Amino acid sequence: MNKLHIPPLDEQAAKAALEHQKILAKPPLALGKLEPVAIQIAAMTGNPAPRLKNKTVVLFASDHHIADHGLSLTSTDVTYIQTRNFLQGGGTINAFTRNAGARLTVVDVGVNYDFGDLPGLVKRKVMHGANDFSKGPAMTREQALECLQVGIDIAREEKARGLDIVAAGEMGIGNTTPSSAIVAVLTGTPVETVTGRGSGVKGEVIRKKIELIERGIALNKPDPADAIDVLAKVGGPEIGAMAGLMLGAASLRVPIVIDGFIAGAAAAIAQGIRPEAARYFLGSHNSAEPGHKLIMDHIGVTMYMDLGLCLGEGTGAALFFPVLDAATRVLSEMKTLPELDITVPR
Ligand SMILES: Cc1cc2ncn([C@H]3O[C@H](COP(=O)(O)O)[C@@H](O)[C@H]3O)c2cc1C
Ligand SMILES: O=C(O)c1cccnc1
Repeated sequence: MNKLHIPPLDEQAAKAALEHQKILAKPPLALGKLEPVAIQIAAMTGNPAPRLKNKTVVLFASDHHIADHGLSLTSTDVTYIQTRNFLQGGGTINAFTRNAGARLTVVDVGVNYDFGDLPGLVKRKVMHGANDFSKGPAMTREQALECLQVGIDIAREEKARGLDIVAAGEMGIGNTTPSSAIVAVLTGTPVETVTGRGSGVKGEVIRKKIELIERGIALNKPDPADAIDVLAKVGGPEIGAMAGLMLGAASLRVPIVIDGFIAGAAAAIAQGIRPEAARYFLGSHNSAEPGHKLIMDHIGVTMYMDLGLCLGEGTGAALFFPVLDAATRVLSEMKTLPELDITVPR
């Protein structure tokens, strides 16, 4: 990971894209926010007329033993039930990736269940669920590094299959708890400000969630200046693999769409490890989780859609793929004002 080179943005490609965008057959700036985002993608990819043909969501699944305290809407076996469901095409992320014409890759990085020989599942299990971080570290530093490496490896494998844009998704009952811990530590914000309903818990359960996170932070003392330490002590396997995927994709000049709250926490870990990686991040949507805007502001990433989503799995990112597809398509598919002999006053 130390050797990972994250290239600078290509300002030449951005400039060429902008000059061309200015003369497309439409009123200037009529595509609103789609215009600057298309230029950003030109800068990331180094292509003044980028096309996002190969779109992929990589979904990392893992368990969290802190959820054994009953911090989620459901029991923890839903992690493996849903993981199997995704391989059969029956999850929200399956519907949304089909809608986007995107591929879905499902990776077991820490599910507390032995899947046996399950066709389609990428098997990269590092542990059977993160340890309960209210009692000690969630992972060792070695395990955290292993999870990051899983994500980096998968970014390279996906790139070899053809990859123009990518998002990290997740399934992990209880994973808004480590995500809230990461956001509280990295932004220096009180735990109660960043902790929300997750899959839909309320009242007493939210209070228990806050208390366990506070206890875990006090006990493990994660160092906010060392993102790998934060990931290991109060994070989890899928969050590490998501951060690794983001780092790997950035090193390959592949734009990365950041999904909701858990992806935001993973993106902040990736940025803490390699600040330059954030050049390649695009935010899809505002999550209903209270800490989401805080962490996206911390990373410096803009979110584009506001649909009240609070699901994860990579669903917001998959919804945003076709928007980005459209934003970039115009750069290579439209006629220009001079070609049509249209004069627009400037
Ligand atoms: C059936 C079901 C499907 C899901 N798909 C994503 N999540 C989302 O909810 C979980 C995080 O919320 P918490 O921390 O409250 O457990 C993650 O698995 C996330 O992907 C789901 C949750 C459930 C119950
Ligand atoms: O925004 C998210 O990613 C999210 C929010 C609630 C539950 N699961 C995921």
